[in-house]
Amino acid sequence: MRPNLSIRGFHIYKTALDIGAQRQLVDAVRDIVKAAPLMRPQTPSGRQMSVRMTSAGRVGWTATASGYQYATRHPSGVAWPAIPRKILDVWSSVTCDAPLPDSCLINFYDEAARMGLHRDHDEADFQWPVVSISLGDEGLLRVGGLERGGTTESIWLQSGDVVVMGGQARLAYHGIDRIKGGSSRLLPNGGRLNLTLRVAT
Ligand SMILES: O=C(O)CCC(=O)C(=O)O
Ligand SMILES: [Fe+2]
Repeated sequence: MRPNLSIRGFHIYKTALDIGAQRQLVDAVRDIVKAAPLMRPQTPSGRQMSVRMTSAGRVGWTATASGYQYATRHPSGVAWPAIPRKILDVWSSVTCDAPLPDSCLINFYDEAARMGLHRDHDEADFQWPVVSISLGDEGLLRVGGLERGGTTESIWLQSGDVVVMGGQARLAYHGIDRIKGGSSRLLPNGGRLNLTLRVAT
């Protein structure tokens, strides 16, 4: 597969996943969430995130009072479920020579949720990309550069879009400013799911 759009080194595969594939991924996420329920993490500064999260894989990204880290267990004590094959297949379709990811972060945004500008820098080796899959309602992705406070550009991500953040863009600032409620019928109760795959450890 080849990206059909690139902004600032973020390679976007518009509608890489057809509706059937999107539905299969939602089913896979349902199974993960049954075993490892979504939660709203508290940031080290004490604020509650508006995005609800859980993970699959050997390790899952967690935010606690002591900082951000990859942990081998959900806060409930259960191990994270394995990353389903269908999700790994998406990674393989847009990466080459990369090892399989050991972490899949699942973000759920309701209409009011957003994610502030940040860089993904908790992983051990930045040579491997981050691959993001969008499902459900549209989300407005803002991308910047390597420094906080630089100029940014925004693009709406739709259900089935896959974004690869690699190379120069691997450590670039990005965030989700807005969710367009009611823009997709994939999730019966609305909202946006985003899956990010990473080689974390
Ligand atoms: O929801 C998105 O599209 C981006 C998520 C993200 O940046 C992250 O989980 O680090
Ligand atoms: Fe991120």
